[in-house]
Amino acid sequence: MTELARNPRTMQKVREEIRSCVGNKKFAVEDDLPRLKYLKLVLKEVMRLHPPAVLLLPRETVGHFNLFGYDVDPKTRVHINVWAIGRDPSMWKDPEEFVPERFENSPIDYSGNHFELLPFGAGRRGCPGISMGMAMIELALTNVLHSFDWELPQGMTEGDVSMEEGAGLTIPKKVPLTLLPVTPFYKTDA
Ligand code: HEM
Repeated sequence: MTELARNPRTMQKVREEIRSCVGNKKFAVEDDLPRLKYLKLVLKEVMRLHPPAVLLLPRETVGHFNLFGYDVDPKTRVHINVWAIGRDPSMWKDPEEFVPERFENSPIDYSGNHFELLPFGAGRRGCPGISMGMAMIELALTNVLHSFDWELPQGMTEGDVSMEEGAGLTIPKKVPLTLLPVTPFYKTDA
């Protein structure tokens, strides 16, 4: 929601997609999700810039190995900085820009097969809850955007929205997002 509040063009595009797919039903349901293609691009871009677990989970090596010429001893604590990978200019064009369209016609997804985008980790200790986690986020965001238009408080512009992050295993927003819900013009069938 914070990126959408800062990027009204994207907010409008994703809202139009949701409203044309969900129609005049009061709530979106899970069956609506497969048709929301642009929403999925938006969430990939969110996961690239704001992976909830920026260093994944701490892991420990069990044996010695050599990584790009570096010797790594057994019992070494390993952190994978997916926050930095998601903003690496050698992998992403204009990495600091929020551009969901970068994933259009791109094979990159977050299932752990593309090392540029690893919000759920990868391999045998990767997150087993990807499908459930993403379905919950998609459904919640879809309903929030379907039910209301959202406006910044009076006097605030997109540039005033804080992107500051706090610290933790998962990263919270430092400054809570404040938006005003506005009842949309259309009528639902409920
Ligand atoms: C957006 C939501 C979620 C995110 C971003 C997320 C992210 C992650 C990450 C980064 C890891 C560590 C992967 C690694 O070290 O390579 C992980 C592990 C794990 N996640 Fe998730 N997760 C999410 C939702 C869920 C859900 C909904 C469940 C369960 C229903 C779940 C269950 C687990 C479990 C059990 C592990 C440990 C796997 C292991 O160590 O073998 N996660 N998750």
